[in-house]
Amino acid sequence: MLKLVSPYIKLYRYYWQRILLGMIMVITALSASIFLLSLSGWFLSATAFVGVAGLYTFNYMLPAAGVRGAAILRTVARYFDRLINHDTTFRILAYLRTKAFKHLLPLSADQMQHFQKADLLNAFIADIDHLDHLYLRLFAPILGSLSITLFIYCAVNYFDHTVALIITLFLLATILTMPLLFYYAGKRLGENIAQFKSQYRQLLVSYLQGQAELTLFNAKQAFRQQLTDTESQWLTLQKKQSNLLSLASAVIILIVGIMTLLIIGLVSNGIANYDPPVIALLIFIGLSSTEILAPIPNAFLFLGQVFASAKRMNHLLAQQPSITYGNINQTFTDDKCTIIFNEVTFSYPNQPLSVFNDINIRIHSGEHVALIGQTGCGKSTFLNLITRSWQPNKGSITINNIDITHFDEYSLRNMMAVIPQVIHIFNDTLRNNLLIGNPNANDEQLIAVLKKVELGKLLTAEHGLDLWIGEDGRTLSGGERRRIGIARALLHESPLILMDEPTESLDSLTEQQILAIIANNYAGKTLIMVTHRLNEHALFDRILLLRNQTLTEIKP
Ligand SMILES: Nc1ncnc2c1ncn2[C@@H]1O[C@H](COP(=O)(O)OP(=O)(O)OP(=O)(O)O)[C@@H](O)[C@H]1O
Repeated sequence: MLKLVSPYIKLYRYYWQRILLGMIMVITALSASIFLLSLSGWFLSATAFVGVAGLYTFNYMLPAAGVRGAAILRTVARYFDRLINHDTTFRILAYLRTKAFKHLLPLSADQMQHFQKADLLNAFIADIDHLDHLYLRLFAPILGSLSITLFIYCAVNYFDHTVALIITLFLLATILTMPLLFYYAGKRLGENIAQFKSQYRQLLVSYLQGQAELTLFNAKQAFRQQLTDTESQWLTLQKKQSNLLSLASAVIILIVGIMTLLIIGLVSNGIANYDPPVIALLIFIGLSSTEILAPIPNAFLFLGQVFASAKRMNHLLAQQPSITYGNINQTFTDDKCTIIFNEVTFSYPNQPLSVFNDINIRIHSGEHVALIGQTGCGKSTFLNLITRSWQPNKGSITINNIDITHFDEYSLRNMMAVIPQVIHIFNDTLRNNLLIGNPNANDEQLIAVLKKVELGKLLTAEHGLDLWIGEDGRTLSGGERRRIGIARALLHESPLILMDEPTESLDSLTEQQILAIIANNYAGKTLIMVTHRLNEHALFDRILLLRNQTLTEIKP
């Protein structure tokens, strides 16, 4: 089990100074608390015993100052304990989130398809959050209570060895046995809660993403019911966990009660001849142990959840990118781009049929090629092999006689502009949506390109390039989205352009306009366009038909 969380524990070494400071604050707050309670007990009984006679002889000032000092120290130490320990946890969580994200980015499409979007959301939010229990709820309270036990032993031993031994034995036995007991009692619950939480998130994401379909098909109610059922099962488990937590607190109070009774029995039956205020002091020290023991069951009850989350995170972090890049850093500025497929065979994992079988094709520099074929024959896959979203099982692909696996990722991305089937519009300004194509483009270039793709009308006097588009801004029509995609590709200024059905589902006028934009702007560049319709034959030098896992050329 420790192996599961050891990668996260190892992270603590980077934050050891903060952790040390946090621990000092935990120990100070606990010590001040115990000192406050026992001194108050002693002070009250001492004043009661001296009575009115002690009005002029008893030193009220010193213990009163001690009580006030301990109260102030406890408040200040608690404040800094929360501040430092939570800050440390947030830093660790931020580090973990960044690490997980960096780990995820280079994974191939093949690897990513094993994770649902909601799974990833879970990993980033819930799983990483659960890991904060490790330090905040486990290590800090346990280390704090062990140190305080030692401190109590030394302090009580000054008055009475037997009482010191009893308190220490009770505390140690509780600190060592209760966690195990409540870990096993809460393990199953914790794992199930983590699972239901994750299931609920997945359902919720699907529900929100599929709102339109669910509404149109009147299926909202049934889906909502699934969500409600999952939620109520999750809440039932949480209720059980709360009950277990209450039981744990009750057991702690019972243990402290028994220990205090034992101390009362011992000190009042005269194991030594103590002043009554000292008796009160020892009893109050016993009572204050509740403060030390209270967080212990809490720590272990949630451990099942922590382990379940650690397991999922470990699985995510164990993924190694299956597609790696070479180190050739080359940008082709002269628009020369010849692509060759050599004996390329490809099939998707776990699929019985291959998509391509020993494909050989040379696409010359500056050629405009249409790629046609029936639905599902592999046209998008052909482009995905060039972008290296997928890797051929056999054979190779070269660009300008260099195997594409030898380019570094920056060069590869730089040499091709891709217009995918679905253009993603970010919830951002028009400017930032265009800058994705070329982050160095200036406003004049952006405006010029917008006019080229006939989106000049978006440039209102009021907002200009700062117009907010996407979910919270001006919504774009299908044709306008495609034009944004083309604008990005134009800004990218690469020698190779890959287009996946750029005119799909557009009316014929818009289609003609978009094809004209492509013809006017991509002369001299290598262009491969996946299409179902061949309305604009003049645009293409060659037409390739993909059928039965092979490519054949047909006359335009
Ligand atoms: N990630 C994947 N895992 C398994 N099979 C896949 C995957 N992606 C696509 N396929 C399958 O591979 C085949 C080729 O898919 P591809 O998307 O390349 O076809 P297409 O010709 O572009 O289709 P369309 O014209 O409908 O866009 C299809 O049978 C598809 O179901």
